[in-house]
Amino acid sequence: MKVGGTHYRSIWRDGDSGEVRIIDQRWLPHEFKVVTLNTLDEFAVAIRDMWVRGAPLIGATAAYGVASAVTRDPSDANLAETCEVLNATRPTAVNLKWALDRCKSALSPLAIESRAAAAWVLAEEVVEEDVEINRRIGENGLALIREIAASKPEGEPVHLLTHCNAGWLATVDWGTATSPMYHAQDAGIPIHVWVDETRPRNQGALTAWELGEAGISHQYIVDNAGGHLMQHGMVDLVITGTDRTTARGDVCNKIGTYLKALAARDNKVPFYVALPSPTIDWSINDGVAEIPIEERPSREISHVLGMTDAGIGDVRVTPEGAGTGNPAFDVTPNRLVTGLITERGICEASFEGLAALFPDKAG
Ligand SMILES: CSC[C@@H](O)[C@@H](O)C(=O)COP(=O)(O)O
Repeated sequence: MKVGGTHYRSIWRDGDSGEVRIIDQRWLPHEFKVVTLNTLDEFAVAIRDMWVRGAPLIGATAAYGVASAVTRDPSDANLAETCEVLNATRPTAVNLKWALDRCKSALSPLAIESRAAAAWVLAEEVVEEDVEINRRIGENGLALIREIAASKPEGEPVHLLTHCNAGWLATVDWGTATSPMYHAQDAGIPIHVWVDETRPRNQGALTAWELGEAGISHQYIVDNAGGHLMQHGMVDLVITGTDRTTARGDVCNKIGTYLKALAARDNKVPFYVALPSPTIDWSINDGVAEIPIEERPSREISHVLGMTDAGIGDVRVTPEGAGTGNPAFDVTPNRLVTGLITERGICEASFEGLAALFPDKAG
């Protein structure tokens, strides 16, 4: 998508140097910085410390990380170690394991000398597939927005609410939850987006920055505002992303998503989840019992990063030494999800719904 009128992806391989570049998301929306990842340690730190984040982008970064590592050393031992190190960076988004398993099973049978070239081809495949998946999610989700727009007086915007950043910064391009919004804008359908702040990492600021760059009407709200807005008829549709979706359609996403789904159910607001198929974990059913929830550092809770008079910096908001808890994700059970927007169409959040769209993967 566009930054200051120039098209960017969140990650790419530089055509001249062959190096992998990312937008370092730690500094957004205050500063736009592009950095290069070279060593395995740099790839691992970038994922763990959230220079890159969002389930699909984590997967794409891992695929590039493997390509970069096997270029230096294509041995079995290095391939195994690279996958192990990268897989340990973040536990919840299944796209990471999905990308690493794909790399391992494609590269392991190859002769050592052909692994590097094959790994770069594979990484580009993961990246291009992600862009196409998200574009299609946008086309499919557009139908929902179009239907709501048709029920409103001419020119009245469709009000959407989204949580976290499931935008193009969380994927390679388009985003998942935001792709239908960009498609609505392209189709000339007026929309307005309520953007949840999403404490503690404030991914809502990334979403607001993205939407601002695209000229989409939006307002940044605190996480606790959503229920109130829904009670007052100010939200027509909720669309969030997901980091892992179980075979029966339970959805694990950024902490606070579950509360939005509860409020949506109580207020009869449709609650949809935009779902690229690599985010489906077909091996599990019960998301609450089976998905590992990442616990992140205490400092993310005790301190808030922002623009100060002296530049970007953080300030402590808790009493010194206060105990904190920082579960980064929660699970929304399938019964609270109106539907899943996938690259193959929209389905009910159930095994039957997902299996009907993905009979080749449901097993
Ligand atoms: C298309 S991204 C879907 C999810 O990955 C997104 O909603 C999310 O929860 C991201 O969490 P993050 O901790 O920022 O990586």
